[in-house]
Amino acid sequence: MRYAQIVIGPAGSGKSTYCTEMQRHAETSRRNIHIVNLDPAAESFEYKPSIDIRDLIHVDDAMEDEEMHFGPNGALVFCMEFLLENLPWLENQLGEDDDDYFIFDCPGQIELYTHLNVMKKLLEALELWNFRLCAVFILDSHFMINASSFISASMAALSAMTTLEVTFISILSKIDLLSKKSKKQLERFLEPDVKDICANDTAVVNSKWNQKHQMLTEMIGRVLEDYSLIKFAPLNITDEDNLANILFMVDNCMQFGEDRDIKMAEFDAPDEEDEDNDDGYEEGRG
Ligand SMILES: Nc1nc2c(ncn2[C@@H]2O[C@H](COP(=O)(O)OP(=O)(O)OP(=O)(O)O)[C@@H](O)[C@H]2O)c(=O)[nH]1
Ligand SMILES: [Mg+2]
Repeated sequence: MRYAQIVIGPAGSGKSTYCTEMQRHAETSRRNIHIVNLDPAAESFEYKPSIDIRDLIHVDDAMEDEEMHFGPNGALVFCMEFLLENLPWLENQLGEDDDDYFIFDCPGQIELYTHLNVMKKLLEALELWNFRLCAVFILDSHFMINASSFISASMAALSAMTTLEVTFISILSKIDLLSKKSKKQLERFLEPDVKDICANDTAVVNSKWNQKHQMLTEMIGRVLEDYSLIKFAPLNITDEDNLANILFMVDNCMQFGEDRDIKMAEFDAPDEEDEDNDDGYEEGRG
């Protein structure tokens, strides 16, 4: 079995930073996490990827093609489809070592996760190659400023969750950048009570459109709430305990380490009592 976090979310939400910090944090407990850069348009990031889609195709290759004339977004989708057509390349790059742990740093084009099927197909391939997966949806915590943007961001997360059909964790990033006041407000969004959020929404008070549609925002919010679909975990990259908690949560979702415990249990020397009575039952049973 192998393990992979699939880090997705809107542009600039902090995906690559999450990957860098997770890898660094894991190293402090001597855990080796490989990062795969899946963004063909990436210009720079702080980690050193073990695998880089840009070795296969770069977004400029697609944009500069004289026949295709792609703009940046079309070119990016083209690159992801090109990757799908060249899955043996990725399979080969990933090797086949048991217990390997990867983090995939994905592009920020939200349509890849909400309605196109490119990512879904990629995840299916990974599952076929014996990967256990957890999608990590990163959302900038500055979305918390008002109810309507929080709810539309939650809808995007929900859409990705239903499209990708793998275990899913949503994270609010850049907590270290929030003011004291915003940090206080954060709690409202971690265990959201939609009615309360909407009632205190300054954007609703200030905009005619929002006043008119407040009821709709509230109803959509209530659906999300009723089905416990909006649960976000806060991420503060300056807090090692926080990083440890998030890694623990994601590991749990993938049952990382559980198989290893089973393997170790198999190698435990049997008790003497058990040797005498090796039918697997305690005395007096059966
Ligand atoms: N202080 C702080 N800055 C952050 C954090 N996460 C991201 N940033 C900054 O936000 C900007 C965007 O972060 P990235 O990690 O590149 O975001 P991304 O989601 O990978 O962006 P794309 O790949 O372009 O979609 C960078 O300038 C980061 O340094 C965070 O948790 N704290
Ligand atoms: Mg990035």
